[in-house]
Amino acid sequence: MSFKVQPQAPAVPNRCQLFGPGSRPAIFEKMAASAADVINLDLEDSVSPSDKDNARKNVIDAINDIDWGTKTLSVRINGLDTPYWYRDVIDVLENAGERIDRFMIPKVGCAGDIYAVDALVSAVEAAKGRTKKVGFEVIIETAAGLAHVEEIAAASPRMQAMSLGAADYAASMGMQTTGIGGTQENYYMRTPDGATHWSDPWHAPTVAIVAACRTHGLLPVDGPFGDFSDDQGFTAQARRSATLGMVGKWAIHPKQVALSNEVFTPSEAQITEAREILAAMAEAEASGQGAAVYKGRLVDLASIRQAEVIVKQSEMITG
Ligand SMILES: C[C@@H](C(=O)SCCNC(=O)CCNC(=O)[C@H](O)C(C)(C)COP(=O)(O)OP(=O)(O)OC[C@H]1O[C@@H](n2cnc3c(N)ncnc32)[C@H](O)[C@@H]1OP(=O)(O)O)[C@H](O)C(=O)O
Ligand SMILES: [Mg+2]
Repeated sequence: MSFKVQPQAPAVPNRCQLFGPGSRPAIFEKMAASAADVINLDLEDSVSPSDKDNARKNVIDAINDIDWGTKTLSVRINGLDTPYWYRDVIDVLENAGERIDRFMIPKVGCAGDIYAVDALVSAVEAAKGRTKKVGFEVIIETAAGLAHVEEIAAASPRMQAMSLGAADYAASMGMQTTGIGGTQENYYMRTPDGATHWSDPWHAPTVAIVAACRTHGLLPVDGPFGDFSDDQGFTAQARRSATLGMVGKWAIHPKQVALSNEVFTPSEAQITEAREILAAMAEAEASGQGAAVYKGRLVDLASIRQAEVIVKQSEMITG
């Protein structure tokens, strides 16, 4: 470990973030009743330009009137390259109560983007005497966002989470696909014997996001999987993300919530194995050993830290 100790990410469940357009208030109560840990009320790309004002009003009413229980409540504002974002921030903070937890900032390209939103949010909070500071989550979904991912993660104490936005990321990178996440049929390896297998085109940004988040104490989150009729594809993508260190995934349809919660909740078998490793290492340490054998494989002090990740995840979810 470096002399600089790795900070902990916020200890809040974040296994699934359920999205809904701000222009569709009929589904807000259904979102509140869902099993998602985080709700994202969207003012950005699921809302047409002619509906932006109405959507903002709907979202403010929803923050004030709906019982969101213990969920994290987030509003996705419009991008800083649009004429809408400042009004999103000002109207929400001037008119919605303290129930809002986060703003989600899309298409961030550099730390200066976060600075700009922070300055505006801080001014409105001070002017209105708001006592709860709104947190930030961002979407890495452009080439610039990926290139500057670490400075973005470090940009403000308000930063809590970072997601990969596969659709805009693909567009910004000039990727030859219209798919939103998942397997891409032209991204394959061919083995010498002529077999093909698919690689993961989202691997590189996923790892970059996880590294930036873990360095700066944020929650790394996998973004949307567009084909909501493909449960197995969603689960495979979510499992890859969980294996690489992400803590959750977006749901763009309610049927994806249970799939995401299942993947990002450690299973009984994983928890049992983690506890057994901790017990084996406690026994080894008591006899002066730093390494031991567990089920025929090496476990050592690093295994304690690996096992603790799983135990802490499960304890946070069960409370
Ligand atoms: C890709 C980039 C993004 O921006 S992703 C995030 C933005 N997108 C969204 O927010 C879209 C969210 N989803 C929806 O709007 C809808 O789910 C839908 C349009 C995809 C499908 O809606 P539809 O009503 O046709 O679906 P049904 O199967 O009929 O619904 C069944 C049932 O569920 C209710 N419902 C629908 N959606 C939701 C929801 N989001 N939350 C809760 N409940 C929902 C619906 O009303 C039906 O209810 P019932 O009638 O059974 O009572 C990204 O940035 C990038 O770049 O990658
Ligand atoms: Mg996007």
